[in-house]
Amino acid sequence: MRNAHAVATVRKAESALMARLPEGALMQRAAAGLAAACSRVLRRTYGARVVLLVGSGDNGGDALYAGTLLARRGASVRAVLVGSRVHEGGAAALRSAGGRTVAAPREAESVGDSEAAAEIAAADLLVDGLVGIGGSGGLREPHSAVAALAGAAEAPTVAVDLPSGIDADTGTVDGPAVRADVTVTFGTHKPGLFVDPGAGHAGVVEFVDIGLGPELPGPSLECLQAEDVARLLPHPTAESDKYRRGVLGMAVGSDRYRGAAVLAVGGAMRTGVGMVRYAGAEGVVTEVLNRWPETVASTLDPMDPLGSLPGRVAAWVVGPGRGLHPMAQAELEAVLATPQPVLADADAVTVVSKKPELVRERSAHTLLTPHAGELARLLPDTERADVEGDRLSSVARAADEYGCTVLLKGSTTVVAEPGHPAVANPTGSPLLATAGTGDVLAGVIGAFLAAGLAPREAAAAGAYVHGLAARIAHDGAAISASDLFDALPLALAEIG
Ligand SMILES: NC(=O)C1=CN([C@@H]2O[C@H](COP(=O)(O)OP(=O)(O)OC[C@H]3O[C@@H](n4cnc5c(N)ncnc54)[C@H](OP(=O)(O)O)[C@@H]3O)[C@@H](O)[C@H]2O)[C@@H](O)CC1
Ligand SMILES: Nc1ncnc2c1ncn2[C@@H]1O[C@H](COP(=O)(O)OP(=O)(O)O)[C@@H](O)[C@H]1O
Ligand SMILES: [K+]
Repeated sequence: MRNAHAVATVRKAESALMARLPEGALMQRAAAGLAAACSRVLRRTYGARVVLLVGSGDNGGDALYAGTLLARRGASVRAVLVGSRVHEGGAAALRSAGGRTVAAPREAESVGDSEAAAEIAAADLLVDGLVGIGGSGGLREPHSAVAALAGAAEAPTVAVDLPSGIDADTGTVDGPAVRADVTVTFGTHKPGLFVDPGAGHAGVVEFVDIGLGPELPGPSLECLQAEDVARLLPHPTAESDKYRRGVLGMAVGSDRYRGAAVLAVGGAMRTGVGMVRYAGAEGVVTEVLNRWPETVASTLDPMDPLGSLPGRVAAWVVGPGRGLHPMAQAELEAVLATPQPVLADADAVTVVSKKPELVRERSAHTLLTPHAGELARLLPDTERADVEGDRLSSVARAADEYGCTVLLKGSTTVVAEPGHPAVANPTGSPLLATAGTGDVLAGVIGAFLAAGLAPREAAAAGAYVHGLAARIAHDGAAISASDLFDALPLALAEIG
């Protein structure tokens, strides 16, 4: 598990720890870890040209002390001073180790022709110490111009604590920001390193332990790793039978959207569900049985559709491709009136946004799985762009307002549940941005719910497996939702 804490929490823990340590000790620990990571990226430190991008604060200080260590190992180190001030101790240490400092011009227009620009272009390694957790808002000038030069340079970039220009708490990026190949983060991960667009700027995230752990409370965000998901995955045993493995009720697809039913049922089947009890219109039942003959399918009686919904299920998936007509709404209400966990996706999310009490007043577990547009509908005065701009706060707000688990799909899938840390999925891939993959995801998570996983764990594990399956299915060309069927068992096997 990788844990992340908000900046305010980090600051508190930092001051508690600092009070017990000699001055500067934390920065020396951070700089040692940073220098080691830089050496790994360089492979050969001796003779390498290392350029430090140094802002006013301690983030720049970390870069300067790490540069000092690299200079002592024979690197040629230049520090481009970008801030209104510089960490004096760090700058003096670098100079005494043979490094040089170069001031960046204050005016953005002059940055491109400056000595600093020439150093950046000629570097073998760039170290981004412009701003860390003390940054606020988008990068100002001349930081922004320097970040753009770093982006255009050929050298790899190692970011100090977090890439400058990303918001540490949310991962939002307002204007230009550094794109790092490696981010070396100290004490704990920062939430913005796990959530796009910030996560997409961070590259490989390396953690340096500076002893903050005992001072830190529980995380605000978790990022599951393969071993965490392996612990959650249900495995059949000698005592298993189809009922114990989990029976999933599925009210998905319609005459108009038959594929949604085939995809969602397939997602559950290939995740190892014990049994799917499917209910739908006659034409959809035929399609589902053609593709997945192992489905226990029943045709809804047009005279009594609610009465013909299957009973004896451990969990429900409802909504994908089901439509918004009054009967679909009545069906959703009937499913939500059962005591079983319910995953409500797609059209069902839209119905819930019009009738929030359906979920708010429910005591059994509910998991909503909106994409950004659907989540915007769930929240008052919220547009899709607001959700995309701050995915973490948006999904947490929806979980609080509806009193249930919410999985926000899209670039970085995030799961929120009241009273628990949010979970960010690390395996997501833009390969999944194609019609029908969300239907498959509903089936995958439904299989985990039916097997008895709690909604937060089922959602997080489902997103992990689904993202990994997309990566496995991808052999260089585009993938479509059906490609996930064969990749899901491979993803499950890879996780173990
Ligand atoms: N926590 C820990 O345990 C440890 C933390 N450590 C390290 O300390 C770092 C935090 O250091 P910090 O507090 O000095 O802030 P930091 O990120 O360097 O930036 C502050 C300065 O940046 C500027 N600035 C702000 N916004 C800006 C913008 N949008 N655009 C441009 N400039 C902007 C502003 O400067 P000004 O405008 O005043 O010139 C402000 O004063 C942390 O990330 C980690 O690396 C480690 O050493 C060891 C243990
Ligand atoms: N840019 C992206 N990066 C990563 N995953 C994405 C991206 N765009 C979409 N996805 C994933 O693709 C799936 C799309 O689901 P959804 O929006 O419900 O589509 P559909 O209804 O067509 O199945 C989700 O799992 C979502 O997380
Ligand atoms: K930085």
